[in-house]
Amino acid sequence: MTTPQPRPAVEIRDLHKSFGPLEVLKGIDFEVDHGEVVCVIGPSGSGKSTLLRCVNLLEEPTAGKIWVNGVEVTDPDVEIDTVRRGIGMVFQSFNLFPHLTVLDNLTIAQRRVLRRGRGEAERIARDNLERVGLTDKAAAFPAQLSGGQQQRAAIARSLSMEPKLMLFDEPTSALDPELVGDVLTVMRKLAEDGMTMLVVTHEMAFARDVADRVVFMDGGVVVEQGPPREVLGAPQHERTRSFLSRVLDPTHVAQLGQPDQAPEPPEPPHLPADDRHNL
Ligand SMILES: Nc1ncnc2c1ncn2[C@@H]1O[C@H](COP(=O)(O)OP(=O)(O)OP(=O)(O)O)[C@@H](O)[C@H]1O
Repeated sequence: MTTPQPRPAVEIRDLHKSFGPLEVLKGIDFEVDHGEVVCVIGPSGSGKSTLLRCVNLLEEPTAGKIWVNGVEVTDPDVEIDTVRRGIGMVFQSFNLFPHLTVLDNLTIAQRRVLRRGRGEAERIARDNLERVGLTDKAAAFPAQLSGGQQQRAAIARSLSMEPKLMLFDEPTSALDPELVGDVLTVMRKLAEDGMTMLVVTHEMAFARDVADRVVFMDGGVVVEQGPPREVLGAPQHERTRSFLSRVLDPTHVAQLGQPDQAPEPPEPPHLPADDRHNL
């Protein structure tokens, strides 16, 4: 007898999504395995955010099916709030409560949704603040943090709910360039810790260095997917090549395809280094 294989962390089958007459997703299929990091790249308007938002039903698919950790979230009988508890989502904007301290931002959902006591919620929150390099910011208010620190606090808030899957929707695109590195370093550490991650990003170096698989979307379909070195370094489709030629300089594209000549990733910045951005 064969043991049944565990279902992937995310399975997306023939997913369609329209907004009125606009068909944004035109039949998407792919999976994310447990512990896998999948980066979704593609031109603006190709449907990347809509795809991500369908995974936790922030958008309701028009057709198709999605399973998260074996539960079909598109089944109308499934209690979506229960499924969402296992999914962390980090957006472009941080959405921290401005009137609460960082610590309280991290404990409020734990206490209200997971019914954790204050002591346990604070312990978990402080562990996660340490994980993102913000131990010393527990008592600060969001306005006293840099954008990068606020995004790291938002990641720590998601992690405090102990999700099995993390969704990132362009988490660095609202940040000043000098703050991007620290957020990517936190995400890289999460990946190394084995977190399952589905990441919509324009950060090609992150996709190259951290993703197990890259999914290239254009016009509401998956044009190609595979290991970063294949999709970014030796794309099979003209649409992928055309996109990459617009977002990467030619030297970079050539290097992506040649492991021996691939540039060393930049030294990750030390996490607390952006304290100079404190207001
Ligand atoms: N709630 C909505 N109502 C109507 N149209 C929408 C809605 N959300 C997204 N769209 C449209 O769907 C298309 C895809 O948007 P989406 O945000 O998914 O693209 P994207 O690939 O993430 O783009 P970007 O890289 O610019 O964020 C766009 O034409 C957008 O205007």
